Amino acid sequence: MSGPRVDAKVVMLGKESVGKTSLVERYVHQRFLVGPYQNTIGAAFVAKSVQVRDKVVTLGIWDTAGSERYEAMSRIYYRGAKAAIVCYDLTDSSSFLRAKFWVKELQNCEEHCKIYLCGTKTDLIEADRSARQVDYHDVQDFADEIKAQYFETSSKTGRSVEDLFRKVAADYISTTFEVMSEERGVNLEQKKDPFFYSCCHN
Ligand SMILES: Nc1nc2c(ncn2[C@@H]2O[C@H](COP(=O)(O)OP(=O)(O)OP(=O)(O)O)[C@@H](O)[C@H]2O)c(=O)[nH]1
Repeated sequence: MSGPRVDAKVVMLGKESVGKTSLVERYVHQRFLVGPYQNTIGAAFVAKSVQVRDKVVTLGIWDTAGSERYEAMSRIYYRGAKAAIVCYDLTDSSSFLRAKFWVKELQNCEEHCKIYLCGTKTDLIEADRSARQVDYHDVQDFADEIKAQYFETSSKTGRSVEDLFRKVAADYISTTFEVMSEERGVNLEQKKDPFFYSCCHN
């Protein structure tokens, strides 16, 4: 991979057992671990570089523990994050309420963090439609309200996992370079402004 390198902190948030770790495992290692569920303690970190057009972005992903016991700790991990992937399990309506809690928290405390809603375990719904507990249109309305992107993924089959992280990387790159060019624009304008010069020389 070649091109300018940028880095973005990404945080995974959501109720315990919604599948945050599995999502990261699928994205970073292209695998789905079967066996007894092991809850995350504190948080885990992993980095992955992605090429988006001529640029490379390294996503530093913090996978937080979903257990409410670790809630205070999760707050440490979203500080300074450029993106938050707020997960809920499509087969568990209570996990969507918990996702809304995290969204409110981010809106209040981390206003520059872009939010991505992620409904997990679509394979379970594909196997049995009646398993769905979170209505697609409810999420759509909520996503519109908070101006967030939303995805429905399966770490088991891999569905939409790559799309989700690719979107995070692409948005980060476009926002970062937009800001940089805006800043450059401001500097040029300032130099052309005679008032600016007289101010500085007095
Ligand atoms: N069928 C199916 N099961 C999944 C999927 N993603 C996760 N799981 C299962 O859900 C359980 C919890 O997954 P984790 O990835 O550990 O969940 P987590 O959100 O990281 O949990 P905490 O660490 O407690 O916050 C495990 O048994 C996973 O195998 C999925 O896409 N499909």
